[in-house]
Amino acid sequence: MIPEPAGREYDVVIIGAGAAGENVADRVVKGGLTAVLVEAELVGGECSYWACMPSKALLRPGTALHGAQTTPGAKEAVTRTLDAKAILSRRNYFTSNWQDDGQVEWVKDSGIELIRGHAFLTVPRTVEVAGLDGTDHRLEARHAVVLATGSVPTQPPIDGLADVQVWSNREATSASEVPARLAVLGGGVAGTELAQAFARLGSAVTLIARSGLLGSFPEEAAGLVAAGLRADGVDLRLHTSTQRIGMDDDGAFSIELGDGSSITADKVLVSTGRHPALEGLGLESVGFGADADGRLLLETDNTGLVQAAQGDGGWLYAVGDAAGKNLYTHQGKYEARATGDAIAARAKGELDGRPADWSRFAQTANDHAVPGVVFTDPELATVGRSLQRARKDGYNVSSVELPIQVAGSSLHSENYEGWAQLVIDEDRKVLLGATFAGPDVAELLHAATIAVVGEVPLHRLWHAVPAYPTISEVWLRLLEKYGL
Ligand SMILES: Cc1cc2nc3c(=O)[nH]c(=O)nc-3n(C[C@H](O)[C@H](O)[C@H](O)COP(=O)(O)OP(=O)(O)OC[C@H]3O[C@@H](n4cnc5c(N)ncnc54)[C@H](O)[C@@H]3O)c2cc1C
Ligand SMILES: NC(=O)c1ccc[n+]([C@@H]2O[C@H](COP(=O)([O-])OP(=O)(O)OC[C@H]3O[C@@H](n4cnc5c(N)ncnc54)[C@H](O)[C@@H]3O)[C@@H](O)[C@H]2O)c1
Repeated sequence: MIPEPAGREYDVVIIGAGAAGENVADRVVKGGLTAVLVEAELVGGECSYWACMPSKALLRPGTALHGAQTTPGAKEAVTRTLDAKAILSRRNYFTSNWQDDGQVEWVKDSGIELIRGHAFLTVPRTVEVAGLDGTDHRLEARHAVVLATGSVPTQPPIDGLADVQVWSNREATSASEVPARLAVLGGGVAGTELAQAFARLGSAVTLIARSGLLGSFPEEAAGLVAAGLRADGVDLRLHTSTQRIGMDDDGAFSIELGDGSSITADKVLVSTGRHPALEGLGLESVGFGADADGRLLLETDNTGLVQAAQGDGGWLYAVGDAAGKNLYTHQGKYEARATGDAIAARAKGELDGRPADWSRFAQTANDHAVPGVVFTDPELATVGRSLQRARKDGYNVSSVELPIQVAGSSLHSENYEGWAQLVIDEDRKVLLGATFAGPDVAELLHAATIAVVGEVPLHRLWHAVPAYPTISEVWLRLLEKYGL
């Protein structure tokens, strides 16, 4: 039981100092309010230390080397393989060696207060903190409490899994050695990226997925990524269930698969999805209960305000992975900017009720204009609605697809293989979504995001001339194929 500490008042109390929490704090302070961030681990959160940054640092050298190896004239200069030690050391640099001093300095310089500890709600607007240094705090929020607690890995119900020590994204992205044999469970974004990273670092990788690889992306695009992984020697066991995981006497993992085969591995990475980190936050004490599956989920409006919160109902917000909408850093930061600005505006009486779509306080892009990149080689970049989603949402929809074969791609590398798709609203003749797959297509994505968000009519998009010779010329080919 925490002793009754003296309460301290802030305009806004933010639980979790990941990318989302940091951005809410920054916006409310810029809006003239006081803010305190409470962080139980490292300031900067998952992305900085165990997710985006280290995984991309592990992937990038392999992509750069492969780029040279597929470019005649450069490939002759490639006489060695990847230097795993140098890559791990560059990864350490990008995670600041798992030290958060730099981010703590930014927090202080931004006028935000920081408390290190585990925070939980007790009554509306009141957050208790069990400080990491043994000091307890009670924080009263005048205007808002923001949950920015991120997400945690979802453990699949596999026999034996609970009895063995497997890798999550944390152990994989902070590994100091490259395992000889790595098994990856899950064919989503994290599993695919990390399978390729470790294969290129030298592991013999087997990826087991109960459905296809990257099942939420168009088949043609995911197929190119699957081919890339196979070319790197990854043994893809798709549409295969995992029955049991155990450990042999020699310390190796033994994985029994649904097709009757088995795999032996030195490490097992479980990357079968994540869910909002809402447990242990005292949400029950402010009226929220778990659903039938035992999961806590919060419903938020377009400003991140949690619906049906106890008290006056206008004090609890959730952003980033904790809100459970789009599990991407960039989208969490977008939510945070809107939420922070909305809290500040409401505090000053400048915003009442639900803001209009596309106002600075509304997370309008969240529903239908979310960009995402899978940083494998080849890359996969997508924004907006997929064809299936557009149909499901009731649009009169068409699509146009093409392999990427333009001057820019042929110059990029030998045997460049890519694929592109536009999803079109036939009634308004605007883009609902776009997907690109191929080497170095990630940088094509923002043009598509602008077209989707801006609802640029196709006849106007026709005048957006791609520079020659770039891979972006595929835009022209797609519009020509559409009939322009
Ligand atoms: C392997 C991997 C790679 C990824 N790569 C990318 C990528 O390339 N691009 C991309 O956009 N996204 C990527 N993501 C997703 C991205 O990491 C998340 O969307 C992002 O980190 C979410 O940010 P957040 O601020 O919501 O949560 P987090 O970064 O998880 O921050 C939440 C913080 O809250 C703290 N906290 C939790 N509970 C409490 C409590 N009770 N009291 C105090 N503090 C608490 C935690 O310690 C944590 O620091 C990746 C994810 C994984 C797993
Ligand atoms: N480049 C990026 O932006 C990036 C990279 C990695 C992760 N992320 C984010 O992190 C989140 C988590 O990544 P992730 O790859 O763990 O999740 P995911 O949702 O992308 O993929 C999870 C995979 O696990 C499979 N799965 C689920 N339950 C299973 C079970 N019981 N048995 C076998 N397979 C099962 C699913 O079918 C799916 O293929 C994602 O939502 C993503 O947005 C982003």
